Amino acid sequence: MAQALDLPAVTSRPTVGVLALQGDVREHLAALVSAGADAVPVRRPAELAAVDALVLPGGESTTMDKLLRAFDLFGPVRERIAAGMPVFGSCAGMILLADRVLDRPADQQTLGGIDMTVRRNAFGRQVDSFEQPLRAPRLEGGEGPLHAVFIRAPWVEEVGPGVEVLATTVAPAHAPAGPRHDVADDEAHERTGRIVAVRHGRLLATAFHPEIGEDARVHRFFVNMVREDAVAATQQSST
Ligand SMILES: NC(=O)CC[C@H](N)C(=O)O
Repeated sequence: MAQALDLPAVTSRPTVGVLALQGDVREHLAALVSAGADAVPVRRPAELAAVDALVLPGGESTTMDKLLRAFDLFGPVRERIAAGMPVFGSCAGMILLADRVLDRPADQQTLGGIDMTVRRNAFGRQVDSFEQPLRAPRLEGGEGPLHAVFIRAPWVEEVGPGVEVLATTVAPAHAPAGPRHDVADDEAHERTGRIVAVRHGRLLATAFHPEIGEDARVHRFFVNMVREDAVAATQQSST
């Protein structure tokens, strides 16, 4: 009982890094702070070594792959993932965490870690950016539906047995019903029922951008994952 009070500082306020090579770094830092973490940008291996967990923001996964190498971070991030560091990847970050990627240039590599196949730019063929409601009970936390912003986003084509699906897209409430049938209907239909958030162990990935807007629920979910992890580690070392 009293054990809960003895948990190390990291359980209450973990330090979460945001890979700061490209993308919405400031927005992720702000969302992490409002989710109860200390948030720091990460550009160098020494900065990576100092964080409990890492966020990989959106951007361009092929460019991020190259930048990770240019900044000598590709190997170190991969090693931390293998060692169990919690990581949250959004959009291009989701692609970086995927074990398998479709529609990628032949030389694009990923950090990997999540047993899933993602398709790059899957939503982005007709429109670059849109909002879509989700079915995501675990991420919602009983506070109403999440609205997701997608920007040339991937979707998840298939997941392995250890992967938990956390969100799928649903049809917008204003979707036209009835016999009308045109290209827009087909697109809306294509975009519905897609897997857009997953968790595999300590890795979390979303195809959308939860750092846009005021809703920090996805970041809170991630910070809670980091805390759970610290609690588990404490329990292990004390037994
Ligand atoms: N907003 C995003 O992160 C877009 C991802 C981008 N289409 C890619 O393939 O990397």
